[in-house]
Amino acid sequence: METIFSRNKEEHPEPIKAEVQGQLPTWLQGVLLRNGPGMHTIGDTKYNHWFDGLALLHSFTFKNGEVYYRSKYLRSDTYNCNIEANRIVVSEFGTMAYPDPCKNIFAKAFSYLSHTIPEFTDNCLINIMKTGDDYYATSETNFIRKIDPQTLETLEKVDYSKYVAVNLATSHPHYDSAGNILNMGTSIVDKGRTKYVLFKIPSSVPEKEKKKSCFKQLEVVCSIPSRSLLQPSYYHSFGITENYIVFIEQPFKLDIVKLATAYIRGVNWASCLSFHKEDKTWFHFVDRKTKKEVSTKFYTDALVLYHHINAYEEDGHVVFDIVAYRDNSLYDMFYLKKLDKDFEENNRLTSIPTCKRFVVPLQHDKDAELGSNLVKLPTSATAVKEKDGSIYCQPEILCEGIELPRVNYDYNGKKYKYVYATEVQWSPVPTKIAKLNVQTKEVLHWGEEHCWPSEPIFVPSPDAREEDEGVVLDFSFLSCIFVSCLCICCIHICLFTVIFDMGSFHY
Ligand SMILES: CC1=C(/C=C/C(C)=C/C=C/C(C)=C/C=O)C(C)(C)CCC1
Ligand SMILES: [Fe+2]
Repeated sequence: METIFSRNKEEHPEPIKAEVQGQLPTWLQGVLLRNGPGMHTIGDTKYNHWFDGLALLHSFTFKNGEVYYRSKYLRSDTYNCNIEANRIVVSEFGTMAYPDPCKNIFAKAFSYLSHTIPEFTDNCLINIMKTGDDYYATSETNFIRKIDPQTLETLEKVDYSKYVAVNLATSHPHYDSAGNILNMGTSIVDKGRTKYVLFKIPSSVPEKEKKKSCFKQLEVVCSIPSRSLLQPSYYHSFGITENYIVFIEQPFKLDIVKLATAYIRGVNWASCLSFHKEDKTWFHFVDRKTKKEVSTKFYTDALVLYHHINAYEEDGHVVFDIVAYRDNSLYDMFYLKKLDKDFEENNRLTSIPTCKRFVVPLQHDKDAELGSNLVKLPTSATAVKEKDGSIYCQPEILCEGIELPRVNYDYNGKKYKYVYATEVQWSPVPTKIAKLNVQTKEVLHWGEEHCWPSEPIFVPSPDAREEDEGVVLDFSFLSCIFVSCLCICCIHICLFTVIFDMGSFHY
């Protein structure tokens, strides 16, 4: 296994023609961009965690039934500093590094004692975001990096904090029907307050302002105060419906005092995250039109989540589906020491990812009896009114053992049927792709021996009438690599193999 996870991946900046087995739909034209860690060893130094690896960008160009692959390392400041010093000089999620004293690109890191929030990495390895015609590699810090989607070259660095007071931002933004981005970030101890900020980046700038970047037009939609000044919740994604933003304030928290003293204590950022199992999980709903938060307090028991699947409104309720855990063991699983061992035998999650549906009665009868279930939809999810006016929600379980969920994005925020995800069961490494029908709970699987799929991407066919008319694209591990193209309904499966080295991830 060592070879798959921690081996440095070679980049292939020139297009390589893939060998296609079977036939691709003729309408499938365009570029699939993927991001993920590709290099974990620099000189004699090695990152500790899979999420630390230097970002390797991948693209698959689909054209007239042919596929061309290329990959290129993101030339972030982090990449350049590390390569020049021939050692890891910038700290990542699971690795605390000490900067090269001759360089001042990450100047703040030297003066950590005078700053509460250290300067973070611009190794944007998690996802790709589209603003208008521009593409950015993203992570969860305040930095994103523009890239050229054709050549995969690295362009300018954007610091979110110059446009909006956030220190962190998610790598799972949402897009509205006009292509505007909605994202959330955390503003840490800014003017004595810690809050979660929802912001909008327009997809285009007005003609007379064409020279300006769309970030100059960034708008704060609203902010939600954190329940705790020094321990805001960590979150990896959020949900959206036609009229609401769904934000879950989970008791998996980032300790700011620990973060500010991490350098002195010689510990990594990951150790500043902790799960408070005695706390509650609070649900927040922001009205997208009035920009106001719904005042009723809705909560559930302590849980940890990374991925929202989808959310929608039905008869005065907000229904939202998430992949939840009972503890925070997932991120711990990705320490390379654990992955390099026989991961399937020794690396089992202590809590299985569970697909949970919460049904929240936003418009409920204010005179309803205490203890009564306010959910009026046919579901086993409940929402019970308590003495202090808060509402305690319990979910319906949709399925277990899936992660990296995706939906047909045309159905994002709307009542929907299908989730495409990887099947992980008790191991953090996926072995199959699943298609879950959230209405019937039926699951279809696709898998091959020695093949570890990544996040499946659903591409609807241009004239689709049904939600699942289209193909699923997946970038998977095999002894060599392949991209699998799984026709929905499993009528036929076509696979095509590209024979070179890879570094995959999700997102
Ligand atoms: C660098 C850094 C962070 C990085 C987090 C990362 C890199 C998370 C990756 C998450 C993934 C890949 C999740 C998949 O489900 C924090 C903790 C936000 C804050 C401190 C600085
Ligand atoms: Fe993710």
